[in-house]
Amino acid sequence: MSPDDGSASPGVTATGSHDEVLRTEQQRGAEQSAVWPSSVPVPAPAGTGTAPFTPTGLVVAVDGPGGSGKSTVSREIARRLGLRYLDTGAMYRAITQVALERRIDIEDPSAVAEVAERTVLTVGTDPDRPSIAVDGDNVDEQIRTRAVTNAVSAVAAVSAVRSRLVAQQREIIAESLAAGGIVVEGRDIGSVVAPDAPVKVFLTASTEVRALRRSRQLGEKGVDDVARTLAELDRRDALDSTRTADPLSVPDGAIVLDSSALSVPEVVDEVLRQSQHLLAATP
Ligand SMILES: Nc1ncnc2c1ncn2[C@@H]1O[C@H](COP(=O)(O)OP(=O)(O)O)[C@@H](O)[C@H]1O
Ligand SMILES: Nc1ccn([C@@H]2O[C@H](COP(=O)(O)OP(=O)(O)O)[C@@H](O)[C@H]2O)c(=O)n1
Repeated sequence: MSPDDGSASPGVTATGSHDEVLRTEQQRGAEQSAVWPSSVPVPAPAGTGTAPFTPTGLVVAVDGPGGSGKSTVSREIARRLGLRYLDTGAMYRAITQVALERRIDIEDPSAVAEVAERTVLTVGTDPDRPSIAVDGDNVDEQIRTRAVTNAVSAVAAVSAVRSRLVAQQREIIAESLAAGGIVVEGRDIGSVVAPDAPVKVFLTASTEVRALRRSRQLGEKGVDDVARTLAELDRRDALDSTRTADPLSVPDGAIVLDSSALSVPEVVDEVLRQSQHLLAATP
């Protein structure tokens, strides 16, 4: 099933839209007890007896450092399995972009936390057209600038920002289960956001390969550009792996895959091969 085709699996309801409006504080507070984790039983639908009904749906958690191929591989897995796709890095980038635009000191945790608190993110979870908007304005391009990339780790280290975004990510995941499930990528998905995900993947690749990929992606050509990109990637890896709040780590039970010498289809095939038994066991 395509995540966008409006059809529904038997016994579940399609939501019709991939846009998940991340709600105001009041609304979120009222929804903290939403269906999460996915194994929480909810009442049986009328006419089906008294047995508790457990919502079906698959969550695939993909973590790894920059340039390891998370986005590319996650989107392809989502397409192949008919799931939605959530880029959690885009959410941290969007908060960073707002902070930079408002000239907030990104080394001031309470100022950064306030930005996250006042910003409404709208996230599109179609793997063919992922998108993100800030207070209604699309920022897909603005969040990919070098300035945002180099500032995002400081913003993502603020625990108030993380708890806010993690809560929003869990809402999106919970809502996606009714439409079959979701592939979620980031740094703390298998360890913090969705530790009960049936399938967890940790993608990696050598720093050199990741820098080359990122450089090529940015359209850079010179040796100096690659060296600069490598240094920036190294710095971000170090910040993301050593911060106190939810650092990048290999989650328990993850399939660990080094993609340095593998093509994208090879990585996707290998992930699906190694998770076949887990996928088969998921309702
Ligand atoms: N296995 C691979 N082989 C070659 N290029 C890849 C591979 N995986 C990803 N890429 C390319 O590397 C770049 C970075 O990949 P991306 O999926 O954005 O990584 P991440 O989300 O982990 O930062 C993209 O241009 C992508 O097409
Ligand atoms: N779940 C996540 C996702 C991203 N992040 C932060 O957001 C930054 C950008 O994430 P990203 O996935 O867009 O980065 P790339 O690996 O694509 O360059 C990371 O460097 C982390 O600092 C995080 O802390 N937790």
